[in-house]
Amino acid sequence: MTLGLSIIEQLTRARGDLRMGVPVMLAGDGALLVVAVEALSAQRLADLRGFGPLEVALTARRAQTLKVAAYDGDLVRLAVPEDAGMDWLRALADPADDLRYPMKGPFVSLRDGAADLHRAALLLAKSAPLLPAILAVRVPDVALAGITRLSVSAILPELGRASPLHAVSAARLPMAVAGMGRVHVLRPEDGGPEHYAIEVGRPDRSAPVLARLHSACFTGDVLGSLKCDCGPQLQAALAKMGAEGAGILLYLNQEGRGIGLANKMRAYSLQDQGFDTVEANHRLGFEDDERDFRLGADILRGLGFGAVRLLTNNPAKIAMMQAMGVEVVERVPLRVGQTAQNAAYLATKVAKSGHLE
Ligand SMILES: Nc1nc2c(ncn2[C@@H]2O[C@H](COP(=O)(O)OP(=O)(O)OP(=O)(O)O)[C@@H](O)[C@H]2O)c(=O)[nH]1
Ligand SMILES: [Zn+2]
Repeated sequence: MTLGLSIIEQLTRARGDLRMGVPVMLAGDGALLVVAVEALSAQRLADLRGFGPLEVALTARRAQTLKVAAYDGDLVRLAVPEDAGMDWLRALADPADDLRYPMKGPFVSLRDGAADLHRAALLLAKSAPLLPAILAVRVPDVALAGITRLSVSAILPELGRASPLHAVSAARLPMAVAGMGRVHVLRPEDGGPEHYAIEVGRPDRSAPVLARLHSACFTGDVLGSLKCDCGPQLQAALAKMGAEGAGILLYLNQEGRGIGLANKMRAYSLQDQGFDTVEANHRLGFEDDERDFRLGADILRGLGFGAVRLLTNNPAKIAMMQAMGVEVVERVPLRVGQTAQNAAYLATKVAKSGHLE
């Protein structure tokens, strides 16, 4: 009898490995042993040197900041010099000190062969969610004791799709501004964060429902940050649902537009140095927005909602709902919480991210 792991189980384990700094083997055209630079230890770096010449994979976004030509389109592979240590690798991955100690080349970009394994490693790091910077070494495709081995052709489709969600539990909740509601907890199959759906009142499934897709913002929702408008948007959405007597609010755990709180704080630190919200994400190696809004549509349909009046200023959310078969019969603007401290942030979202004023 065997207890083989499914692809999703292997992926979940691999994310945990990456976060711990444990190497993962990616197999396809050959094999790579990969470690997230962010989680690397000096001992592991020394151990990996024993396997052969080391490489680093970065996204083209990060490469642009480092002024390295990206020959593989969306990513770059760099040779790691033999005398390069932890500080060199960390500075490649993390832009915290880019301005104080600009990294100097010459960087040696690698162009031989395909970069599919590196690409998969970067996707995996983003989904972990860790900085997209990977230390890699080519190895023979043979099992290594204790090391998770992933077939890239098997994991790529999984990394590209929203994991199915399952309702775990639900209960009634009286809320200050929304009145009586019902909180549903939804758990993805892939070990990722749970999401929440909050039904306000008793929404009628046969008519368009007032809906809000809210992405988690610890700083705004909990701390009352003045740097963004999330907290006031959350409260205003709940208040409007309360006033109308019905609505559905999805609280999606996609902190920092999908990059996670640790990376969002890295982005805030870059913003303290003068970069705007989009530039900061790019310097870290991320896209402006790493969220997957398919998730929201999946949850709405799962709860029986096929048409919404969507509270948003973000056309990308509307487009994704429509594309995923949830009809948006109306966009309900949500303009609240403007402060002196978030005026530039909101202006950047209008200028660069297509947000409606
Ligand atoms: N990376 C990053 N994320 C941020 C920053 N400021 C806020 N966020 C995150 O952005 C998300 C908030 O976006 P939302 O309010 O859901 O959506 P939106 O795209 O602004 O669209 P609407 O509010 O619906 O108009 C939350 O996940 C916040 O944590 C920032 O400067 N950098
Ligand atoms: Zn916020």
